[in-house]
This record gives sequence, structure tokens and C-alpha cells, in this order.
Amino acid sequence: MSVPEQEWQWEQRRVDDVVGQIRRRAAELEAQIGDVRADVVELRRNFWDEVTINLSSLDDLVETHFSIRQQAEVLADRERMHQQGARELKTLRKLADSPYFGRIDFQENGSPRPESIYIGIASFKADDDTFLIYDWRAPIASLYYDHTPGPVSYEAPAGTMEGTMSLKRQFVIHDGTIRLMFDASVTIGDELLMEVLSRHADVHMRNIVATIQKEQNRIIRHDRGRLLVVQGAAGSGKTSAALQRVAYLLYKYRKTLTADEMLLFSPNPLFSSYVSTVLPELGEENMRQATFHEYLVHRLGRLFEVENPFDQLEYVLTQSGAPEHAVRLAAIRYKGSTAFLRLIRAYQEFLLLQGMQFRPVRLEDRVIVSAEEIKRQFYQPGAPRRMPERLEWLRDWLLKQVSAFAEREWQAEWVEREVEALDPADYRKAYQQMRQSPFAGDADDYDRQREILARMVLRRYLRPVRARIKRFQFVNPTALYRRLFQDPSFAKRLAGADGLPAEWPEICELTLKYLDQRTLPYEDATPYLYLKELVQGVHMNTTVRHVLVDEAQDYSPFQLEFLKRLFPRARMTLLGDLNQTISPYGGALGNQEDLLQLYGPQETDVIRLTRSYRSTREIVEFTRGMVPGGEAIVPFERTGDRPQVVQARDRTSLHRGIVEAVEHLKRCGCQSIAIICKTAAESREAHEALGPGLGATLVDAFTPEFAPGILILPSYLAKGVEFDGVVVYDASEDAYHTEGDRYLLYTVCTRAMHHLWIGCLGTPSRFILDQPDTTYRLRQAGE
Ligand SMILES: Nc1ncnc2c1ncn2[C@@H]1O[C@H](COP(=O)(O)OP(=O)(O)OP(=O)(O)O)[C@@H](O)[C@H]1O
Repeated sequence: MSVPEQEWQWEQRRVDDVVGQIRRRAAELEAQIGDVRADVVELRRNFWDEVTINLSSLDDLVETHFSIRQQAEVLADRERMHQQGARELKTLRKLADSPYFGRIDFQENGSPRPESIYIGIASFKADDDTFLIYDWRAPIASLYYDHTPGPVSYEAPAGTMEGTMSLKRQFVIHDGTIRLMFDASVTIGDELLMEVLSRHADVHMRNIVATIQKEQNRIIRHDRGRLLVVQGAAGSGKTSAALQRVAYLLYKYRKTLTADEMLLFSPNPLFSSYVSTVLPELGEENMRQATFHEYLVHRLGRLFEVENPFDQLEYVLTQSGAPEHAVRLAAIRYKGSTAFLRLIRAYQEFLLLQGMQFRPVRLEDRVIVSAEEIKRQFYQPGAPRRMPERLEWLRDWLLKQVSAFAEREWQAEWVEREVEALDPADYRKAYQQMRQSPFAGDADDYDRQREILARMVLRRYLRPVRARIKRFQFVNPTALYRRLFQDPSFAKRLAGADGLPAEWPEICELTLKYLDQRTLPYEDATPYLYLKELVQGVHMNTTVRHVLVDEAQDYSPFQLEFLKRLFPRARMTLLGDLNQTISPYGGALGNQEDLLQLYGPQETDVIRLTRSYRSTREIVEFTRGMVPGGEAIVPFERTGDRPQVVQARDRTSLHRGIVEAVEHLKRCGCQSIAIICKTAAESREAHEALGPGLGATLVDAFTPEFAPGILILPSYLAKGVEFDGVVVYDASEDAYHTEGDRYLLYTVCTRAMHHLWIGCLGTPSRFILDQPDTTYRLRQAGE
């Protein structure tokens, strides 16, 4: 609903006034920051002049230490002030450009008149402390997202606030000038949303705070239980909601939660860069980001070449003719299941009784404790019952054996030789130590000094040995993991009622082959790490308090269990769409039972999003027909061209058709165009043929960030991102016919915001031809 001219002028005057106050505050802050910056420079320059350095005695050393520490603290404090000031200034500058995007007039029950609440990306108070702008995360701002004018309520720290909302107004303000203004009668007026969604795709994701929808607001402000599962259609705003959720939590718990206590697992490094600007745009620091593969490499990269999930997928998609293909697929499915997790737990129980494999404790090539001796000790009748305690007990025993070895060894000839080769400084140290003895000065001084030096040598030699023991490196997890596959009948007993896949003997053979090459297939990496932790001690991250997993449908149930254990103090948000499952695991989100069991039903909430915002109505109607249950996906009322399906007889005419399509999309105003292929191999071929002519960039798993313009990329790297126009390189029946292909094709097509063009080398895929929506245009290339 448009706003009368007079109102418009009144609102512009208010904007002018508020922007004036913001600019004044920014100028003051800038001057203050200038002073702090000068302090920091001064402190850095004169750092060493301000500390007293004296290393002559122990007391002087201690004093020097404290003097340096004190000076470093002063510097760190000023630096912190500077950083905080700079951040505040950045926010003020943003507010000066666009101070707010919403206004609600709310009269609380019992209060004499309504109050106008203006909502922006951060709060701003006048000099008299009245709020000129409320932060979008303040409790009262919920009214803006959740309600239409009428009787309303919201949750505040003091309880439920009830009253009446008489006005809800939306603004688009740039450069301190109101560009658009609507009075909304429905929940967040569709007019503003329409305007926002009609824009071009960006190389970075944008924040959505001005137009958060009611159901998304539930995700953002959800604050109970250990696990929130968000299942939403393609383009329904899962990632957007997740990022605004991070900003919300940082605001709500600003005294106790920091950005580096929040971690987002993203599907690939490209995606990480795509979403990296949302939080800074909102004046917050970025949370930590990683891919699950990066974590696996961090933990196992020294032991193995850990396969990338994209190479795994590339194998699955391109090697279907290979003799091992079916076995590998079965392995991937089984090794991602909770049945395999249970088998590994059963294996741990078994290992408490027999079968542990140890590495001898050595000092260079001398065995201090043999693997056999360690094993004997481990299975001693008096050993503790549970694995962690038993390992700790064994560790302590081994450390004692090392001490006994040192005791036996200090007079050995080789130690004697090493003593001769020691530095004069070591001799001085030994001399000083000896002088401190109450018996110093007697005839035994020489022997005593030799003994001190010999023990010094041994301590140095044995330090790495002790460190390895403390890290439980006397256990051999690789040998233990191998053991599971060495005799196919061995795992049968452990699997019990769960059973094993029919292909188990072949899976065993294949796994051993990879392990022999020191390669860890992606499907083995998490189970291997899990077993390693069961027998070498668990790594836990207790600093992370919130873990968000995007594209969670591509995680196996095993991996989710692993994450739960890895972050015992964290609350988890899983965001996913079953219809976009591209991983061959079968998708952890598909099994409600497993999901509810993860933290228990009491601790789990599931929120579903069915409205799709990314694509035009025509594209949503077309793509939803590809997937079962797609009719539940509701398109947003933004219309555009019908998707085009173009059938080509040969590759030359396919390429000609693609070039024409790209030219057409450019004429339509598309700034970002993606030619999406099924695999990396196909992308390379397409790039060779089309890249130079179109000026297109090839994107692969190592591309650090998206460039604007025309890109050629494999399906799985398009996950989570969007483009003005999408050209599907070849969606023929030959290319997409399995159930897995169905979801891949859906994922690819749903990347399009405004235009979708689909090329087919031969007959179009069944997922195009068999779908109920027939409004798309099907034609022959060249027509
Ligand atoms: N409330 C909203 N206001 C404005 N834009 C929105 C809103 N919700 C979603 N969008 C836009 O819709 C597009 C899709 O959002 P997003 O990528 O968060 O969806 P998604 O569910 O994670 O998608 P997918 O699963 O397909 O990757 C983005 O351009 C986002 O800015």
C-alpha cells in the first residue's frame, strides 16, 4: 500500500534528523578512534622503552617478565578499544546510509498512546537515551516479522507483552533518502520482498533482515533444546535464516558468546566465501567456517591421503562402468550408517577381551617395551574394565617402564659418549645444580655432575618417547581398522542382528586395497577416526557452543553422531533439503528415527520451510515437478520466462544452442550466468569447447571464490549458491536417469533465480518429460 505524500515528507524529515545525529556521533567516534590509534602507534613504537629489562638474577628476570606483560596488556587493551571503535564506526556509517527498514506503531495494553518503533540493523539512541532505532534482534522487533496490524504480542525477558499494532511500514532507504515506502497489511509486505527478490544475484550472499518471513523468524530466534533441524525446499532461505540466526545469538548472548564459539560446516570452500560477507554486513564478526573434509584432513592428513567428497562423488558419477563401482556404492552406504557405528562400538567391546594391536615403545631402534609385552599388560586380569580407563592405566605403566629404562641406562656407554658431546652451557647448568646440593664440595662432585649430565641426555632422548606415550601412540588404530576387513567373517559376529551388506567380502577386499595405498576413501575417514578415538582417546572441542551444518542432507548418520560427540557442549542446527541429497550416503535427514535419537525427542525441534524465494514462479513450478512431494513447495509470486528445454542432435548443435542461450540471457540482463555440468570431467570438456568463445571461467574444487560473469562448473559445486541465469549443459536421459540423478538435476535447476535454460543431447531426462508441469518450452536446437 503506497503512503500519502505528506506522510512521505514527514518520514523523510525524520530520516534527515536521525541521519544528522548518526553523522554527528560518527564524527565524534572517529576523533576518539584517531586518538586511540595514535596511542596504539605510540605504544608499539616505544614498547621496549617502557619496560625494564634486567636478566641478571632470578628476581630481575621475574620483574622483567611482569614489566613486559603489563606493557603488553596496556597495548592489547588499546588495540581492543580501537577494534571495537572501528566496528562501531562501520555500523554507524551503514546506519547513516540506511538508518532503518521498518516501523511499527505499538500500543502496549495499559499505556496511554502508541509508540513508533523504527527497526534497523543496529540500535541507535539519541543523546537523551531514547531509542531512535531498535536493533532488528530486539524482542520488540519480532512484532515486525511475525504480525500484521491488529492485536499482537511478543516475548520479552520480562514475559509476554500484549497490545495493538496500528501501523506497519517498510522502507528502502539509500544515501539517507527514502526510495520506497509501503504500509504493509499482510505479514512483511510482499511488495518489498518482491523488490528484493527481483534483484540480480551477487557473488556474495546478502542479508535478509528487512524481509525475514515469519517462519524464518522462528528459526532465527529458536532457543531451546540441543538440536534444531530445518528441512526446507530449495531457495526457502535455510542458509539465510542460519546466518541471521548466528547474528541473533551473538546479539542475545553478547555478554557470554563470541563469534569464534560458533562454527558453520559448509559444503565447500566456495560456499564459505559466498556467505562470508553476511555477518560483517550486519556489524558482526564472522563465525568460524570449515568443511567437514577440512576437519578430517586436519586430524588424519599426516597418516593418509584423505579423499575429498567431491572426488568420491566424481567417482560415483563417472565410473559406473568400473567393475568395483557397485561394491564401492554399497560400501559408501554401509559405512555411513548407524549400523556400522554400532559395529565399531561392538568391536571396541571385543578389543577389551582380545585382539588389541600395539606398536612397540622404542628409543630409535631399541625396543623399550615390545608390542607383545604391552598386549600382555593390557589383558592383565586386574586391568580396568572400560577402554578409556584401561588405556590411561596402560599409559601410566608404560611411562613407568620408560623411567625404569632410564634408570638402567644412565651409565651406558652411548650415554657417556653423548655426555662428552654436550654444550658447555649444559655443563654449567649441571654444575649449578650440583652446587645446590647440601653435600656439594665433597670428593664425589665429579661423579655427581656426570650423573646429572647423563640423566640430562636421557631426558632429552626420552622426551619424544614419553610424548608419544602420552598421546597413546602405542596403540595402532590402522592395524585395528584393517583387522575389521581382513577376514570377512570376523565382522559378522560383531554386526549381530544388524547384519552386513551382501557385498561385504568385496567391500573388505576393496577397503584393504585402499588402505595399502595409504589412501582413506571419504566413506572410511569418519569411521576410521571414530575407531581411532575409541582406542586412542577422544578429541572433544568444548569451546564451540553452536554448530550449524548446512546441506546437512549430504552427511551420513555416522558423521552426525561423530559431530555430536566432537562438540559435547554445543547446540546443533542442521539445515537441509532431502530433495537435494547428492551424496551417495542416502542422506542423514531422511531417517527421522536416527535424527530423533541423536539428542532425544525432548531435545529436538524440526521446522519445515515450504515457500521458495529464490526462483520465479515458473521455475519453481517446473522444478518441483521433478521430486516426490514437490507439490508442497509453494512458489513466491514473482513471474518470469518459462524454462526452456532444448533438444540437440549432436554436440555441435548443443554447443551452438548454449552460446545462443547465453547471449539471450545477457540480453535479458543476467549478470551472473552458470553453465552447470554434471561432473568436473564434463565441465572441463565444456570449458574447452565453450570457454574461450564465451569468456567463461571454469570453476573447480580449488577455486577460492566466485567471480562475476559466466561460469562453467560441476553440479556439486553449485550447491547452496544461485545465479541470475542457469544453463544446464546436458540434461538428457543418458545423463540423468537414476534416482540419485533426479536429486542432482533438481539441485542444478533450482540454482536459477530468473532464467532457466536446459540443453539435452538427445532425449530429455525422464525427470523432465515425466513431470506434471508441462508449461516449459520444449524445442529442437536451431528452431
Ligand atoms: N525473507 C527473505 N527475504 C529476502 N530474500 C530472501 C528471503 N528468504 C530467502 N531469500 C532469498 O532467497 C534466496 C535463497 O535463499 P537461501 O540460499 O538462504 O535458501 P536455501 O534454502 O539455503 O537454498 P538451497 O537449499 O537451495 O541452497 C537467496 O537469494 C535469499 O536472499
